[in-house]
Amino acid sequence: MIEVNNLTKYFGPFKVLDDINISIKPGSIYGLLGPNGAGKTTLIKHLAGVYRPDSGTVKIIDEQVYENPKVKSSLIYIPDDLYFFNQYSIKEASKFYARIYPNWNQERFDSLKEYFPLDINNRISKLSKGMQKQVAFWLGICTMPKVMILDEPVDGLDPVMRKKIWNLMLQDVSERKTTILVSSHNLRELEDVCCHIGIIYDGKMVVQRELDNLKTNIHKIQVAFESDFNQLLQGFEVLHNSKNGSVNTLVVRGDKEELLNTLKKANPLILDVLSLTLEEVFIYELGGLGYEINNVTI
Ligand SMILES: Nc1ncnc2c1ncn2[C@@H]1O[C@H](COP(=O)(O)OP(=O)(O)OP(=O)(O)O)[C@@H](O)[C@H]1O
Repeated sequence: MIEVNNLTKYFGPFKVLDDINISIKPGSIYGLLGPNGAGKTTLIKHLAGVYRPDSGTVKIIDEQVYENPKVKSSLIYIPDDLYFFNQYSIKEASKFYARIYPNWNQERFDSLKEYFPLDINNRISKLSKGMQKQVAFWLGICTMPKVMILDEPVDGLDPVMRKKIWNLMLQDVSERKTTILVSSHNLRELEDVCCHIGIIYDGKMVVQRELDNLKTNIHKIQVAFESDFNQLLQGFEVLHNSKNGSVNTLVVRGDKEELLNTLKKANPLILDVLSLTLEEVFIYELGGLGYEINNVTI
């Protein structure tokens, strides 16, 4: 459904995207992560057809996106910085969308009036940032998109509205096989909804895996030994090792069984495997690439 092959982009002499490859199947949600300035928005703007690739291809439903109105009519792009025609009310904007998008669903728009606590006669420019985001989703979802490209989608929404909007999108993913690519710094939220995760760093795609697999190579373990045990960890890539009283918290990359067997041989007083959050995986994957994580504690 979404295919990016060898995408490279320069801004002047600066290579902002470097040989990016992504493949996303219909009916899945792909989470795009990365530190500030990594290139997420630039990548997203290629997917939305805003930027032309310098080299490589960006295809949605087997067609190049750039300058392709047919593809653009089946996708919705909700950027971080929303833009609406200033004078439009919600009702006028819905009429505009109905003219532009061939699959506009008026019935859905009308039924969602109950869902969004907004007066459709209000001018969009007079609404708060969070209310404008609600309008963007309301209108967007009524175009019955095959693909949704979302840049920090729920930023500025209150927790109840965030949940409501995710519910709407998840319903479309399961019932209509809508494909979603979402970029967010809210890893807790992405963890609940994404099946695939890509981490972009310095313009390069450095990690790209199923969410479950992402966690299988890094392990968080609490251990306590009577004597020093650090020599046991030789041969393992220790990403973090902190001590609180007699208990050490380790984050180690490598084979889980091999690591546990090695530690067990030295008769630990405590040996617990803790589950890692997506946030921790993100921090330690990037730490391995030289991103400054020294001040981050777990
Ligand atoms: N129009 C532009 N002209 C020149 N440089 C740009 C332009 N847009 C972005 N950049 C640069 O490209 C790099 C990537 O920016 P981008 O906005 O894609 O990052 P991001 O991952 O979305 O960051 P954030 O998480 O902070 O939103 C940054 O170094 C940025 O300064």
